[in-house]
Amino acid sequence: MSDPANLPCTHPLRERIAQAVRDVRARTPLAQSFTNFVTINLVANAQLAAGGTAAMSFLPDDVIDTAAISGADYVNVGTLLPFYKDALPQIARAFAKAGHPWVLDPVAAGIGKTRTEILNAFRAVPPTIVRANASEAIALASMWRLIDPDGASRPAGVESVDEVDAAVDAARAIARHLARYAPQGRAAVAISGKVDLVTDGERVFRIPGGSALMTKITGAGCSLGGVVATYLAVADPLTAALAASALYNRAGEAAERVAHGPGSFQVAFLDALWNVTPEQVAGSEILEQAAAQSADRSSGA
Ligand SMILES: Nc1ncnc2c1ncn2[C@@H]1O[C@H](COP(=O)(O)OP(=O)(O)OP(=O)(O)O)[C@@H](O)[C@H]1O
Ligand SMILES: Cc1ncsc1CCO
Ligand SMILES: [Mg+2]
Repeated sequence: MSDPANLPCTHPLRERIAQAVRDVRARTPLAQSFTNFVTINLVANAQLAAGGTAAMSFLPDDVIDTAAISGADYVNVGTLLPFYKDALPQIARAFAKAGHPWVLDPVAAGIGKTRTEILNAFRAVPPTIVRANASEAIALASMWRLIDPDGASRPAGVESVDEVDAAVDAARAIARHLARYAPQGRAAVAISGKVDLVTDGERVFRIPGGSALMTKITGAGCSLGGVVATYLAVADPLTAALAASALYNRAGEAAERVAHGPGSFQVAFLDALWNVTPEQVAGSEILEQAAAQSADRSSGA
């Protein structure tokens, strides 16, 4: 298989990415979150540092009413409470009815009856974007019967045990499923890891970079999901997923240059989300897998 090629510097996708970064900073869009208790503060701070605003809520009527003024929502199933089993499907149904865009982070997909019940309920009222690590994407695609479950790896807790490349078929299958339900037929999946992978179901992009220190703070992935929702408030799903992934990689590198360990890294990372320029984000290495290879890999999915 030939190497994926970097997008030309004048590619229209790069202009859309730069515009999304600028629009968030100019328009400070609200992206509401229903997210876990471990990393909730980092999610809100990352959304603010990227230029958006944050609101966290857990009551269905509050979430659904606030969605009317929120550009996009973020749902993360990391820490569950008993009432979520009814609340989250109710919220997803309301978003579907309103055509409201939202991002799902299926944290620890495949583990626990309650989480599986909730994630299964999302199959018929799915998000616009799934943001996950490789293991979670494989587990979700398998649970939704979009890939052969025999090929799926074991559930992995909140950390990934799979490489991003192992999740290409799962990511494309999920993105195609989401697109079938999306109001404008457009959806995306963003898989994080050493090299990030973003797909709209047809095109597959790899975004290298970032810092290994991102895995030594909790919530780099969760807050990335929140920032994807912030960009989704101003941009189409593919652009939002690419822009957030590229921003995170550039900010991770900038933070690593000044950090002394995980504590100072987190502080420096928030500063970097604020300081990285639209041109730096849009100028990132974005490697596109050739279309024929994409098609080959998807056969049978
Ligand atoms: N080894 C690595 N080198 C560089 N960047 C990385 C590496 N691993 C992850 N990242 C980056 O860290 C961010 C979070 O990705 P990660 O895969 O750790 O999410 P996650 O497992 O869902 O995290 P969490 O659940 O703790 O929030 C992404 O921006 C990703 O690009
Ligand atoms: C550590 C942890 N446990 C539940 S959610 C979460 C944050 C990372 O996903
Ligand atoms: Mg995660």
